[in-house]
Amino acid sequence: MAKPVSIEVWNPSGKYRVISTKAMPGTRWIRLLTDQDCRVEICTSKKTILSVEDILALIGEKCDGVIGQLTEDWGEALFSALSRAGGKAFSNMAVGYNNVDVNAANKYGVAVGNTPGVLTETTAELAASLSVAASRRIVEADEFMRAGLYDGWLPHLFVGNLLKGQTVGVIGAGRIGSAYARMMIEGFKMNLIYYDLYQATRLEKFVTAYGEFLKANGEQPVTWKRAGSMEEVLREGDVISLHPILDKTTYHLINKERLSIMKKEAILVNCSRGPVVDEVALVEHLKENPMFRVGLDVFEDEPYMKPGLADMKNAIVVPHIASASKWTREGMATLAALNVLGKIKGYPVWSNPNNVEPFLNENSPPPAACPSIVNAKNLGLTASKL
Ligand SMILES: NC(=O)c1ccc[n+]([C@@H]2O[C@H](COP(=O)([O-])OP(=O)(O)OC[C@H]3O[C@@H](n4cnc5c(N)ncnc54)[C@H](O)[C@@H]3O)[C@@H](O)[C@H]2O)c1
Ligand SMILES: O=C(O)[C@H](O)CO
Repeated sequence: MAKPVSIEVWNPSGKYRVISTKAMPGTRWIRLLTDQDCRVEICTSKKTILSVEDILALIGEKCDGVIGQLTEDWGEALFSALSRAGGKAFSNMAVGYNNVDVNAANKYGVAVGNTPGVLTETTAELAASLSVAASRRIVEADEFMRAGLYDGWLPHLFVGNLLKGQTVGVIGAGRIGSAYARMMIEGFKMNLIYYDLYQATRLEKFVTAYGEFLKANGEQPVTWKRAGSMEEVLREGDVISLHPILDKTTYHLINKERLSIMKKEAILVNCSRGPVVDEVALVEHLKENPMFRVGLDVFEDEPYMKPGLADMKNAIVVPHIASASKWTREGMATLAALNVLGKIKGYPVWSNPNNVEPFLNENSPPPAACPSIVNAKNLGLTASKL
């Protein structure tokens, strides 16, 4: 029997019992629930990652919905328990939901929410930050200064790569991949090559228009190319950023063989999911290619890094902070809460997960809809006409 987990309670007499496995930024998400007669229980355990047993203890005998985290194992055990407790609403506080067994949720009729759109620019900005930091060796130079090693300007000191006119590669040109591509193209006048299962028509049109603007102003136009294979991106890219979902087709997408065809001085950035990269192979590649650099926000065995990675000077590593801007994290909490609330209230599902702005405007009530339910079709949920 799992020992009880500490909680903070809002609106104790609320009709519906909603659990959040973590405290989340802002208070709007709480108010949106309590205003709709929900009792909100926020887990205050100091454990960073809750176990299935911890969450089972939180769910208890009666629970109408849960807001969970990408670090939690949402499968048969938790969805069956939630269903037994009368609950049919779950949301990840994340756009990625590879930690969720959606088939298990379908089996118990539980809606699975996620939080797309609100983190697109924030995540893309961190990928761009890692790209620049790696290309100009900013972290190494910072450590050099703090170590008191600087004794004057030198022609070769921390020489890095110019981005202008170089090729930025994107694997996974969805919301975040396209936003990142635009930042690198419009910000640094890079040329794009991308690989995705689908054509990124809107991105192509933006790059074409920007190229025409530059040409009309006497500058070298930027270009785009849709690669016929991932290998084409890896061969041609100077800076390559990974933005696919994590599923069985993208597990170890970047492996020893694919690393070997990349330019020796290329930069690889990963702000998608750690297992998209074979991290053991990456460490070996970094050891054998000191001019190859990486910027990593996610890791194969989070929260741990594979042996040797922490020692690599040609690696920049940060702890899964790509969506960590105040506006974005508060917005993710709001969307996750509204997914759960919407399912509890029987609201329809918003028709455009790429435009969640109406749910984020603090000056007006959110639409009576669930922002994003990934298994809406499986559950036969109604689509909103708003
Ligand atoms: N590090 C972070 O904090 C952070 C923040 C946000 C999102 N993410 C991750 O980024 C992912 C993408 O988010 P998004 O909002 O851009 O999602 P999205 O669905 O808009 O884009 C994902 C893209 O990946 C493409 N794709 C899928 N399988 C592919 C394959 N085998 N090869 C090439 N492309 C493939 C899809 O076609 C789609 O265009 C999320 O699923 C999540 O795992 C991480
Ligand atoms: O999938 C996501 O949303 C990120 O990994 C967390 O912000």
